[in-house]
Amino acid sequence: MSAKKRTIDAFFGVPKAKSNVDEIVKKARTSTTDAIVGGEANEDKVFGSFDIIQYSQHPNYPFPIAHLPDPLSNELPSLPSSIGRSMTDQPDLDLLYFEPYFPRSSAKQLFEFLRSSLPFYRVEYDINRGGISTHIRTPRWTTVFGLDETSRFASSNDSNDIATNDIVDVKTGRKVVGDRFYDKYPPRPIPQCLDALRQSCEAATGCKFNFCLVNYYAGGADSISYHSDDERFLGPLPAIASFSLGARRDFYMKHKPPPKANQTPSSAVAAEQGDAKPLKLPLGSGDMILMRGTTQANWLHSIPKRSGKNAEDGGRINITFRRAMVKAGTENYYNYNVGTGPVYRWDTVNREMRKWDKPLP
Ligand SMILES: O=C(O)CCC(=O)C(=O)O
Ligand SMILES: [Fe+2]
Repeated sequence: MSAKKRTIDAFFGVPKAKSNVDEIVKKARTSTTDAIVGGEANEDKVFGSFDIIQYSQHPNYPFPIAHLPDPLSNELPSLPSSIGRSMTDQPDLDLLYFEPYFPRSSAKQLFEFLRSSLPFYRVEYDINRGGISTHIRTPRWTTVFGLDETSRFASSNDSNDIATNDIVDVKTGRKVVGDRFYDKYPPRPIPQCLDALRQSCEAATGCKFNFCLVNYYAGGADSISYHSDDERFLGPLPAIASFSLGARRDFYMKHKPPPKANQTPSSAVAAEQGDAKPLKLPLGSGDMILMRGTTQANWLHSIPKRSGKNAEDGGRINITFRRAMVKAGTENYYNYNVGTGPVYRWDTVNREMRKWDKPLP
């Protein structure tokens, strides 16, 4: 096993200690990834030297989340590894396609690292349409981190009456208390491993992001149906950066039925006449697609299910960075991507998501 591989393997676990944010934890270097069972280092397999691993910690995380392994962090300054290709050849479409953003080998490592380091959820909820209630089971694993533009997580620079984990109003600098939008789903800061990627993405696109949504498609049966990310809380003309890691999956896009607000009269006519052709982008590991401008207002996108020989693909992670402008956005994202059900964590031995039971104090 190469030194580089061993360093990444050493991240497949969590520390037993749980206290301050970004606590430095000494973790035994183990001989193989499998030596770490269910997130606990198996200390029987220690053979000597120690890696210093840092973790992002927060009371609203179900467990500490490892920082990005050094070999991946060291690559960030050289990203994106290709120039973004602009795709604006269809009515209302404005895409910037990095093919890839991450070199394929590091994309695979990032996929493995994130799958085993992040908490995931299988969210269920009810929708009510026309008086009929339907129970929805989200057909993929999800998780989310971030806080809308009106607030921020406290820092050590804040005044003494503000605790490290409080949420602070951006305008007044005062602690946000008893806000109905934050009470049901306590927001979580973007952990270092995803925040490093956010920063790279902001530098590459010139956009600002405060939310990170993660989807894990375990196989072909997992999917996302046609939708657009055009919620009002994202403001007009939202930019959404979308990373693909792991298995290749088709990303379908089609123009919304005309006419709609934000369409120019000529583009509405063009769409009606069938000038806007559906797109199929076979997103590969490491690719990033930025959807911006009038795209969300006018186009729908989806990842359809795959069956037959394409169903077992080893899994795919999608990361989107977005910018929510108001508190309602925060509540919406936690409601649909974390919810109130159990938390799951990837089991590196059994190679499946397992319910995560909070260790006893
Ligand atoms: O997995 C993908 O590429 C798309 C995900 C997506 O559209 C979303 O989370 O809104
Ligand atoms: Fe989307």
